[in-house]
Amino acid sequence: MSHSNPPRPKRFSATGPLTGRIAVPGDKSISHRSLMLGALAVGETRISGLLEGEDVLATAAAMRAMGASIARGDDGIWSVNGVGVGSLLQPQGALDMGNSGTSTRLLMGLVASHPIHTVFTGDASLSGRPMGRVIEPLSLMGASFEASTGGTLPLMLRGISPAVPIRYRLPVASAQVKSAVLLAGLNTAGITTIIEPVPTRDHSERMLRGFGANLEVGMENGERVIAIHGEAELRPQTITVPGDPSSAAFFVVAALLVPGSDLLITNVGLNPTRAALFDVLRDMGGKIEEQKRREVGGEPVADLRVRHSALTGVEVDPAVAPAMIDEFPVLFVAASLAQGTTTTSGLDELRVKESDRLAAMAAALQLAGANIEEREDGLVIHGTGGDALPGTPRDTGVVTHLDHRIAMSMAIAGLASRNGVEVDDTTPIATSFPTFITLLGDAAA
Ligand SMILES: O=C(O)C1=C[C@@H](OP(=O)(O)O)[C@@H](O)[C@H](O)C1
Ligand SMILES: C=C(OP(=O)(O)O)C(=O)O
Repeated sequence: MSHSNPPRPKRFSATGPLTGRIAVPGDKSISHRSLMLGALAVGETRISGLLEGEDVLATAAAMRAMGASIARGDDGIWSVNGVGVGSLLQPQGALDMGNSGTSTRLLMGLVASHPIHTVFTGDASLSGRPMGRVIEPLSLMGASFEASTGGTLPLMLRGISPAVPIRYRLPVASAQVKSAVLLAGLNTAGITTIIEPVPTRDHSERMLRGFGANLEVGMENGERVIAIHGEAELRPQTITVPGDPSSAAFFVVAALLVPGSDLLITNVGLNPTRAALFDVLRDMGGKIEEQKRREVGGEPVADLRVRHSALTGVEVDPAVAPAMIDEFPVLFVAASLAQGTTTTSGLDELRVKESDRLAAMAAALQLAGANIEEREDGLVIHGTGGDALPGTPRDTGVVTHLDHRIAMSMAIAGLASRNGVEVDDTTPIATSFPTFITLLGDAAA
C-alpha cells in the first residue's frame, strides 16, 4: 500500500487509433464514501462497481480495523456490514492510508467524534500533504491532535464524544475538508453547518441523504450552506457506483489526440461538480458526444463518444477549477497539442496534491518537448497545432513523484509523440486505475 514496491518504468509510444467501446472502473470518491457510510449503517450495504484501487482498499482496511465486516463476493459485489454511527471500535494498530488523501481526511472526520484514538500513516507523497485544513475544524469540534511539524502525517487523533457542533466556513475549496466536517457532524448532537463559498464535488451530500441522514442544503448570500443534523441513524443501501469521470478523462484526451480515433466510453459519471473538463475540451473543439444520459445511483451518467479532433487553445476560467481539479494534468497534455495558447490560473491547490502537479507537469511536458511556462498559480501552454510532441530522450523518464495522474497523463502524451514518452514509475497508477494499461492496450488494439 505504501509503495515500497520497486519502481516500474515504461515507455508509452504512438499507437493506432482508439476505437471500440470501453468501460472505466468505478468512481473513486463515491467508492470511498460507499465503504465509509456502509460501515456506519447497521445491516448490509451492497456495492456494485466499487473501484478496486489501492486508495479505496486502504479505506476498506481502515473500516475493517474499526469494526465493519467488508467482503467481496465472487460476483464482484462488495458487502459491508456496519457498526452504526457512534460505534466505531478502537483500531488496534496505525491506519495505513497509503497514497490516499481522501481516505485520510474523510476518516479523520469520521473518528473525530468517536471516543477513540487513531494513528494515521501514509507513503512519502501523502506524508508531505497538508492536514492542517482538517485539523483546524476538527479541533474546534473538540478533537485533539499530535501531528508532525507542519501538520502532516504521521499523526495521532484523539476523538471526543460528545463533540461540539460548529458552523464553519471553508477557507479552501475542498470537498475533502467539507466531507470531514460533515462526517464528524454525523455523531455530534445538534446541527453542524458548513459554508462553502466555492462549490466542490457534492457526493457526500448526495450519499448522506441516500443513507437517510437529515441534511439541508441551501444558499445564503450566494454561498452554499450545508447543515447536518447529528446523532444520525444510517440505513444500509444498495449502491451502484458509476464510472469515474477522472479516469475516463485520460481516454477522452487520448481519443481526441490520436488521429482516426472513434471511441465509446460507457457509463461515465457526469455530476456537474465533476464534469467541467469535458466542457473545456468541447470549447477547444473536441468532439465529445453524450449518449443515453441516465441516472445511476443518484448520479447523472452517460456514454461518451469521442472522436479525433483538431483542438484550439483556450483561457480556462478559474471558476471551473473545482469541477475538474484532478483533470488539469491531462488537460495540459491536450493543450500541448492544440493550436495556439491555453492559459490556466487559480490552481494553487494543484501544488498540494499527490505531487506539486504544476511543477511536475511543466517539467514532464518540457522533457517531452512541449512549450510550457509555469506561473505561480497555473501553466501557460503553447500548443504544437496538432504535430506530435518529440517525446522524451532515450533512457530519461519523466518523474512521476508517486503521482498516478502524472503517470497516466504522460502515458497519454506518449501516444501523441514521435519517439515515445518514458514514465519513470507506473506503480502509482494502481491507486486509482489498476486496469489503465490493459484498457489502453484494448482501445488501441
Ligand atoms: O472528496 C474527494 O473525494 C476528493 C476531493 C478532491 O480533493 P480536495 O478536496 O483536496 O480538493 C480531489 O482532488 C480528490 O481526488 C478526491
Ligand atoms: C488528489 C487525488 O486524490 P487524493 O487526494 O485522494 O489522494 C487524486 O486522485 O487526484
